[in-house]
Formats: sequence, C-alpha cells, structure tokens
Amino acid sequence: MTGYNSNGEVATSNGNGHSNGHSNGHKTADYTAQENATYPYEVIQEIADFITKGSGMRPKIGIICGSGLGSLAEIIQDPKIFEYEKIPNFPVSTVEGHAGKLVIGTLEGATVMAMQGRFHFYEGYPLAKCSMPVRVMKLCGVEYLFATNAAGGINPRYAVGDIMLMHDHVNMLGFAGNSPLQGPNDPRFGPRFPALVNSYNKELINKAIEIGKTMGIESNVHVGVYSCLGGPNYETIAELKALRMMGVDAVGMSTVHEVITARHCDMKVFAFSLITNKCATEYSDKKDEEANHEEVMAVAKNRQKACCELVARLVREIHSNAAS
Ligand SMILES: O=P(O)(O)O[C@@H]1C[C@H](O)[C@@H](CO)O1
Ligand SMILES: Nc1nc2[nH]cnc2c(=O)[nH]1
Repeated sequence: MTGYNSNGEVATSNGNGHSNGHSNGHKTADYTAQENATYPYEVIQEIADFITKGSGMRPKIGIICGSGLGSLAEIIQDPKIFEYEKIPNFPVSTVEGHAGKLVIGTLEGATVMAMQGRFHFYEGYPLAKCSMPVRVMKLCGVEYLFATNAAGGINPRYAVGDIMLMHDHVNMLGFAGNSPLQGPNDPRFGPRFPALVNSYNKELINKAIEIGKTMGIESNVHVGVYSCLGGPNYETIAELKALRMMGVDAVGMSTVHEVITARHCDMKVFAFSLITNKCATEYSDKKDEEANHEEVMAVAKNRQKACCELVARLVREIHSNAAS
C-alpha cells in the first residue's frame, strides 16, 4: 500500500495498509505526519478507489457532519459504512460527537457520502490533513460539498437552536499564516492561487431559505458570516467583541479549511452552522454563560431533526434538478 513520508514523497508502508498511528487502541492524532501533511494525488486516488470500489458507488454529494450532528448520516439509505480506522492513510476522529465513520448510500434518490466525524486543527492535525477527505470526496466523484458545524452565536439576534446559512467566512487561521493549501500545489486539484469570493453557492443558499420557509422555521434561519478559530478553547470576551466588530455572526473551530479545499478543486459549497450557544460579549460572573461541549452536543441532538430535513430537502432539489 502506498503511503507518504515526511518529505512528501510517495512511499510504501509496512503492509498493514494504513498508517493512522493508533495501534495501541487510543485515538490520538498522528503527530508523526505533522511535518508534511500534503498528501500526494496518488495517495488520495488510492483512498478514493478504496471507497468507490468497496462501496460500488460514486457519490455526487458529500456531507460533513458537525459536532453532535452525526444523525445527518443516519438518514442515508442502504448505507455502506467504512470506519476511518480501516481506511488506508485516513486520520482518526478523536473528538466526542465525531464517530469516525464514512457512510455512503442513497439520500432522496442521490448517491451521497457523509463524514460522521471531521478533523480539527486542535486535534493536532495540520490543516491539509484536516481537509484531505474533501479531496478524497472529489476523486470519488463528489461535485457538491455540504459542510455543517456547531457554532457559537455572536450576532445578538441569533438564538440557541437557530441555523445560520454561511455566505462568507473570516479565516482567523489564515490571518495567522495557516492554510490547508500550504506546501506544493498539484494543479490536478486546482490553481496555486485560488480566488475565494463567491465560495458559498448563492443558488443553494436561496434554495435553503425557501426550504426553511416551507418547514416553518424561517424566523430561525439566518444568513451570516462564520469565523474559524484554532480552538480547542472557547473565546474570551475581548476576542468575541473583536470578532463582532469584524462582522462575524458565528464562531467555531472548523469548516473553513474544508471550504477552501473544496473551492480549490472547484466543488460547489453549501455550509451551515447550528447555533449551539450564545456567545457573551459583555463581562459577567454567570457560569451558565460559559460555552461547553456538553451543551453543544445537547443542542445539536435537540435540533437534529430540523438539520436532517434541511439537508435531505436540499439534496432532493439538487437531485431532481439534475434529473430534469
Ligand atoms: O466540528 P464542529 O465545528 O461542528 O465542532 C465545534 C467546534 C468544536 O469541535 C466543538 C466545540 O464544542 O464544536
Ligand atoms: N470557537 C467556538 N466553537 C464553538 N462550537 C460551538 N460553540 C462554539 C463557540 O462558542 N466557539
């Protein structure tokens, strides 16, 4: 089985087919791969072949499930499930609420693949590794990326449980000089200097707004700007004030690197944040204003039905338009 070494050269592994760095049973990020996280095209192709041959399917839509939103993959029919640990050269999920499974099957007539578990920078993975599965999706045949996340609401109009359709982002990790596209560029994926204006597909946003209306949740659906910070700590009040001044509506720890990678290889992107907590932008002693992951997961569980319906109906739209 082909792998890659720390120089980014294609190398052959010792035959167990994967190098996830978790042989002792503990799920920890593979720190040995930090030096060079750029996966050669051939390795991504091998992973994609493993999935398409193993499932006998070529998905058109890829879904990334946010924290606690794994149920988005549970609505997929006749699923073929791959545990990340069994996929060659795939990282492992280390965060609660991210099961670490790739689910391929049918949703509303369309062939889809869903990641029940994404990779975050704070897990110790470099950004290129965090978003490598997006390139795998591309080589599996995926044209549309649906990225979902749990996020803190900074916009004072947002309530817990609301859905924010992302129409733009502020990439704080990018401000700090970090990008999933760092390192050698392979033009088979995309250009060295991709433009990111119009990254979030307007047609899909408009369709999602319409779907929200027919679901009767229009007052809980917003269109806004997301910002990704490195995490794993939540933000200070001063940071939240600064983000608000920058025009950010919701803050999280993911998605942006996936969107950059998807746009680089010309996928159409739809993304939304489930607002799992309200971010305090004033100083207070109240403990219940502090964000915590248990609350994030509980809100995601409460709102999974609405999130699943939104995703399923948007998939149906895409599929029926393609068929007509
Ligand atoms: O994977 P997402 O972005 O949905 O998860 C958010 C960010 C952190 O991983 C976690 C914090 O509660 O939720
Ligand atoms: N950075 C960040 N990520 C989150 N994920 C869910 N809630 C939050 C939050 O308040 N801040």
